[in-house]
Amino acid sequence: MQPILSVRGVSKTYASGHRALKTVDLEIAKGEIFALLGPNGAGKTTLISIICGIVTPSSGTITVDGHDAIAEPRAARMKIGLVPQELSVDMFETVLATTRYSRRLFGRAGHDAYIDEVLRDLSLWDKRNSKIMELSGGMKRRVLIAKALAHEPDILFLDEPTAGVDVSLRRDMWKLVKRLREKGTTIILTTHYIEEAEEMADRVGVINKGELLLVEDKAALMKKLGKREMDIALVEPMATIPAELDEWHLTLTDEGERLRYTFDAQAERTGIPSLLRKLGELGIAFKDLDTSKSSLEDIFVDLVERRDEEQAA
Ligand SMILES: Nc1ncnc2c1ncn2[C@@H]1O[C@H](COP(=O)(O)OP(=O)(O)OP(=O)(O)O)[C@@H](O)[C@H]1O
Repeated sequence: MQPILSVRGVSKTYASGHRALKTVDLEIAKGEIFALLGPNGAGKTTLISIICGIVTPSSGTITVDGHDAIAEPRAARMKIGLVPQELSVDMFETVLATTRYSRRLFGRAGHDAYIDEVLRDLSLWDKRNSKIMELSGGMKRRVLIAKALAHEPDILFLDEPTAGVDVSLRRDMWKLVKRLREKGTTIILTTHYIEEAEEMADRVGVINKGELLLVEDKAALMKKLGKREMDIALVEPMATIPAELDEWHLTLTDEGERLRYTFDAQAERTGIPSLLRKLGELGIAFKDLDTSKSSLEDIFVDLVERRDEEQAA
C-alpha cells in the first residue's frame, strides 16, 4: 500500500491533563474511503485536528503525501481539505464568494473554472449567488464541503458529515462522497453511525477512549457479519459440553443454561439439523432456540466492552 497519510506514534494529552489519544498508528492509502468510528469523546476530532495542524500532538509524527506535518505545516496542510462539524461560515456571504475566499486563503490563484466545477459537482451551482443564510441545512453542509475542496486538496476530512441530518439528506451525502472518491479524492470521515461506516467505507477504524482498537477492511468485517449465532436454552443446566458435540465448537453461556452455536449463514450446510439430531440422541432436552445475526454494531460493542473490562481488571 502506498500511503498518502501516515500517522506514527501520535498521542495527545491536553493541558487539563486529559489523555485524549493514546499511541495511534494509522496509514491511509491513496484513493480510499476510511471511516473512523467511535462514540462521543473517543478522540476522533482530536486525531483529525492533529493531522490538520490545528492541535499539536504530545508525541509522534504525521506525514502527508511526503510532507512532515510539523516540520512543513503549510505544505502538509495544502494537501488537506477539512469539513468541520460546526457550521463556520459567514452567513451574509454568497456561496460563490465564500468558496473563492477559501481558495485564496491557501494562496491559490483565481482559477474560477475549478470552483465552478466544484459547485456544479455539489449541486450548488444554481445557488451560487444566494446568501448562505438563505440555504437549507443540507445545502449549508455542501458549502462547507465546497470550501474544503476549494484549494484542490488530495485528502478530504469529513468530521461527522451527517450528524443531525435526516435520512434522505444522509443518503445524498453518501452519494456525494462516493462521487468525490471517483474523482480521485482520498476521504477520511468520522462517524458515530455504524450504518454510515458500513455504507461508505473501504476500511473502518474503531476508536474508543483514545485508542484505535481495530482497523480492518470492510469486506473482512462484512464476513464477520455473515456469522450467526444460535442459542439453545437447555431444560437441565450443563457443567461441560460432551465430547460427542466437539465438531460444532459450542460454548456454554448463562452458567450452563444455554449452548451457543456460531455458524456461517451463507454456507450451504449450517450444521443445525445434524446438531439438533445429535442433541436428541444424547438425550439433551431444550426448551427454546433463538438465532441472531452479529452485526458491526455487536462487534463494536463487544470490542469496546472487552477493552473496558481489560482496563478495569
Ligand atoms: N481542548 C481540550 N482540552 C481538554 N480536553 C479536551 C479538549 N478537546 C477535547 N478534549 C477531550 O478529549 C476527549 C476527546 O475529544 P474529541 O473531541 O477528540 O472526541 P470525539 O471522538 O471527536 O467526540 P465527538 O464524537 O463527541 O465529537 C474528550 O474527553 C474531550 O472532552
